[in-house]
Amino acid sequence: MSRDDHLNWFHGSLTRDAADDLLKQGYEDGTFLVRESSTAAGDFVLSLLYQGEVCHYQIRRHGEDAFFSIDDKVQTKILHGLDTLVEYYQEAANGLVTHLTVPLIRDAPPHNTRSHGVTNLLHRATGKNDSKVVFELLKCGYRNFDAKNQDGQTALHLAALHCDEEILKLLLDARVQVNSMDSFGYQPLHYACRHKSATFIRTLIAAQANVQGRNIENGHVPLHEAAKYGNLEAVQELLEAHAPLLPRTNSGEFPFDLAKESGQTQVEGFLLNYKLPLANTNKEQWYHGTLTRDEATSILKKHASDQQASQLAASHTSDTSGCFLVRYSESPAGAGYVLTLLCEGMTKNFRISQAELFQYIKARPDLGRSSLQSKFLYIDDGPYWPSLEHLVEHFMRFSYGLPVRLRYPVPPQPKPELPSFATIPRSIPKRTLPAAIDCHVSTIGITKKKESSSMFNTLRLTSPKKALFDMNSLRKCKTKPKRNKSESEVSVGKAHHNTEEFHATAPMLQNLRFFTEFSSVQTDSGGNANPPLGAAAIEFYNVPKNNSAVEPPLPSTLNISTKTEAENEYFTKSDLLITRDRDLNSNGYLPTTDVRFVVDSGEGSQIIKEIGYDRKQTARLDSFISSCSTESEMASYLHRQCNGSFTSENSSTDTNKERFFIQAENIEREGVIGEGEFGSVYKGWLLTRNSTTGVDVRVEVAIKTLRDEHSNKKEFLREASAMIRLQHQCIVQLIGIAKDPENLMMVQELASLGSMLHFIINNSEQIRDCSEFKLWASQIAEGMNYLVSQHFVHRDLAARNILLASRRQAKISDFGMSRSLSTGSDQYTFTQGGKWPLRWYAPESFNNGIFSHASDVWSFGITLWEMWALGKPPYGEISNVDVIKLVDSGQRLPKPDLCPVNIYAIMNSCWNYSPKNRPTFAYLKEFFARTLDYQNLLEMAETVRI
Ligand SMILES: Nc1ncnc2c1ncn2[C@@H]1O[C@H](COP(=O)(O)OP(=O)(O)OP(=O)(O)O)[C@@H](O)[C@H]1O
Repeated sequence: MSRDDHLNWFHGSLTRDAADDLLKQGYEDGTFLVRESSTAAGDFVLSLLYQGEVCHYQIRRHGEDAFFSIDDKVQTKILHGLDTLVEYYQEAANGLVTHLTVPLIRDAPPHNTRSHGVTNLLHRATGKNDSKVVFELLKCGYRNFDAKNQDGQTALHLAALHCDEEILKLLLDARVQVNSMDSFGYQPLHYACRHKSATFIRTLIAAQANVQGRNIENGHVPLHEAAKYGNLEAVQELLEAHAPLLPRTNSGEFPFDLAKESGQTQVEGFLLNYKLPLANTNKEQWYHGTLTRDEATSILKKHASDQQASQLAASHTSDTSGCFLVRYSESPAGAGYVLTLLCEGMTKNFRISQAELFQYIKARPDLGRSSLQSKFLYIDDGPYWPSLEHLVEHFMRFSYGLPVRLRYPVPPQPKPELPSFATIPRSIPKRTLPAAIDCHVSTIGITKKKESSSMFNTLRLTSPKKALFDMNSLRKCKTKPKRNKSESEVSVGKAHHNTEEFHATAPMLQNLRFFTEFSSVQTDSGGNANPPLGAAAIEFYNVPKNNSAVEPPLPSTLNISTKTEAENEYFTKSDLLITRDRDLNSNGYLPTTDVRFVVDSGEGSQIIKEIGYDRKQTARLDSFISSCSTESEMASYLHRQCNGSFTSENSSTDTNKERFFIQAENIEREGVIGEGEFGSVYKGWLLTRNSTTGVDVRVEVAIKTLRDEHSNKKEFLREASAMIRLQHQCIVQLIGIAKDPENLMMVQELASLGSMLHFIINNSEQIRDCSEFKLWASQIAEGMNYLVSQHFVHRDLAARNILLASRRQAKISDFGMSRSLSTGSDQYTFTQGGKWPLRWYAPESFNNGIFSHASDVWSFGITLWEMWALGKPPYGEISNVDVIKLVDSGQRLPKPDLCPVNIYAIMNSCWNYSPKNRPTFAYLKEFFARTLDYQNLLEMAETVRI
């Protein structure tokens, strides 16, 4: 029996009818074969017998390597190798009509379609750099030269690691596959760049080796390898072959970062001082200034049809794929450059993002210690470029990252001179803008807080680590009562009076409020924080005059200088590490920022808001977090308070905590607005004094009461102590705890529209276009990302636990099951039982009691599903046990009818069985924050995440 016998299900170019005839000869259900697709070259077809019928599934190939997926519209799992794909569907149906059982025996699939194989003669000979044997093998017609060994490596991988040029040339002459990827994600050029000479590299590149082949695991391209291993010759050869100078790994590292990390100072210096040649394209050829998507589409389509007509007239085959232009978009979801291109008759839009590199040029003392800011441009996870021209030139050379190479630039029509007022923003009267606005060019995702490196980490995966934790009994998940619609509608207007007014004058800013959270708070000369809307206004001013780009300032030279230690940290490490390294104090929590009550100056209306507002209007409640070392310390303090055992001898830190204990007489309850697990939730008022003005004010609040103090007090206080630590726009703010003779109470910020789940259910007719869903999703991801930074796992993320402060502001609530992670831990293991919301749980949670940020990401995916399924319960009527079986067998919730394909792809990536392969909240935040009409992120999610 041959080694490959278990793979003998490959039937070459068998036709569909012949496959039908073969399989219908009375075999058992699940009998199968794989054949070549007759309609799409490079694809295959899985033909499968089920209940007397033959089902045919297209197996789609992704890219040039052996990555495949079944194109079943419901589930798209990309697998490396046809062999792995068959194994995957042998283990479970995973969306097919049934799982694969018996193969109809014929041949093994071609080597270049497999993930790995066994070491053969050619592997051995190349591994030993034995040119004689290689020569003899190739001469005698040895056919398996693309076969893979256990590590998925071909002879060419091994040659790139171990051989000299002679063997390389022999293999290339035999036309081996040049860009296949091994099990570690590397292509032969990656390996060659580690230690091989310039001529070796040149030979490989001349044979079409991909100079920017990206390792699917870590995002390394050959230049990263060359830099890391200090191979200057390889670096020079790659740059000569137009490899980008500033590609990024999945964790945002540039080649010079890797050179620095591995002590390769010569290469580091070379890369930092390298001068990029000027681009040989210019924007007159393709830059159109401000254009809408529709305008761009019609310009491209018109150009394509003219081109088609002239190609046909000249009897050339007409192909207009690759017609492109660059425009400036004023989209409310974020202004900026957009590349619009035609691909197979469809227009596709790619946002061109900007990022800053803070340059500190040590070698130039004339600059002192000041840092120079330079903006760079990039598309998705692609390399940075110092100008639009460089970026366009790059994509005119390589298609990688786009569906097609840029081939035909479409120039703008000459436009009449514009009057100077054309630069004034259209719909926002100047007087409505906050006073102190810094009008420098700024785009979403760029002016982020320095602590976050997520913009460089869009593909970075978090890896769960160990956890330490105390246990508490768990709470049940249950449904909530429906809210009264009119009640909801009335209060939203009141509570957000000022914001609404601003939005009314600047309608296109309405969606932007959330994004301002990404930006650092701008301060005026007096040190006062500007309102968050300031950042939105900055966006608004970033509108160029037609046909003149807002050019990011070019670096004075094209050199990329060294960065300070802090900047290196910013650009090269994951946000998690940065937060830990930089911000954690000894007790493992972040140092405090003040919790403030902000009292609106408008008569009668009081709004609680968080940091970022004018200090003059803030009545500071307390600086709390730094004074409380642990959650349990806070819980114990609250416990003492509630038991009346608080005395003046209590520790000094208690005085700080004391301020969170609200006197019951300062609370007025009104009607019930919900039923929680512990008791009823009321709408009510908090009477408090504005410490600045000394004026008494009434603040509208939600009051959660504890019904049975005897049995639930500990959990109730635990939830409060968890919530007190958290202060974020996308998280429901706990104001304090109060106790009257009947009840213990949690006083919270009021979210006027109640639970998102019930809002969706009650308003499903009005929100069928789902326009709010993306905004809410981005806010939930933003809030969850904040929890990540605070080392909290929520453990009960679900639509029922999202509250709506308005139709434009979702907030995460219900921290009863949340746990904070101790320093150095990324996950938490639960050993106690209890009632768990299993349908929202990841497999490692329901199987092993492991909770991490990645398991919260799974629940986020289910929450998304609930939204687009308009509040349907996940998995419908199926029992919990069956849900577990179903999830464990690889099946997932189907796409809700209203859900766009790209969002369903994101859901599926959240439901990756392996926690480390799920996206981070940083990624999800960015995904939903940008307009989803752009292609980039979908591409990324499909090709990298899944
Ligand atoms: N801050 C708030 N603002 C407005 N409504 C609220 C607020 N907190 C709770 N509610 C309302 O009360 C309901 C129940 O509250 P909550 O979810 O906090 O209870 P719970 O005990 O945590 O329930 P469960 O554990 O089942 O999720 C919510 O669905 C919502 O309608």
